[in-house]
Amino acid sequence: MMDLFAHEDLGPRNVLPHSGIANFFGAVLSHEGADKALASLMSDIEWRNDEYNFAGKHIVTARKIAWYGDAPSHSNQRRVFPWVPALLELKELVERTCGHKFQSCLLNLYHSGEEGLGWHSDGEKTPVASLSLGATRRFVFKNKADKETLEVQLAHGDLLVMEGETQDYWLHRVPPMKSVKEPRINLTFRQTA
Ligand SMILES: O=C(O)CCC(=O)C(=O)O
Ligand SMILES: [Fe+2]
Repeated sequence: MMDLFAHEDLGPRNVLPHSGIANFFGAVLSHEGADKALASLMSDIEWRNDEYNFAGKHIVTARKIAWYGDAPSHSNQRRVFPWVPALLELKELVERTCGHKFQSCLLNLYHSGEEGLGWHSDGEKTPVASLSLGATRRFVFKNKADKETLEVQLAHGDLLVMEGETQDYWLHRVPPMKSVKEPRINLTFRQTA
């Protein structure tokens, strides 16, 4: 019998109702491929605690981060490491899938559901491609004007690409989920050097 919906999953779905585009592609890696990527990144990435100043306090997060890119650099603010093979492979997969090229990547490591990331917009006006590995976590958008919220579940191997006016009109966050015991790595590929 002909399946009328056979091609339903081929294209991405924009999860935002207006004022931006957040294209959800679902899993772009096989389960096995995602397992391998997660294991490689756990060991090959130079994970560091994120540090910033907020309300006169120096904050050191439990969540770990790392920057990689075409233009390695080292300042007090940020160290950018040169691409490593596991990361380059993922970058190329993401580029092929969404049709954009990327020059850098911010990785976030959430050791468990105790760790999250608060409301923010990314600084980029250009596309940001987010690849998730490990534990499924909620990713929540909030409209800056009318406070409307909506969320997607980001699972092992899922790709979400934010573009257009998304960062101007929407905040996003990864709320803590106390029931989650497993780690998650998120990679955001960016067009900033
Ligand atoms: O972990 C995520 O899914 C989001 C990460 C994020 O928003 C960021 O790195 O700017
Ligand atoms: Fe972000």
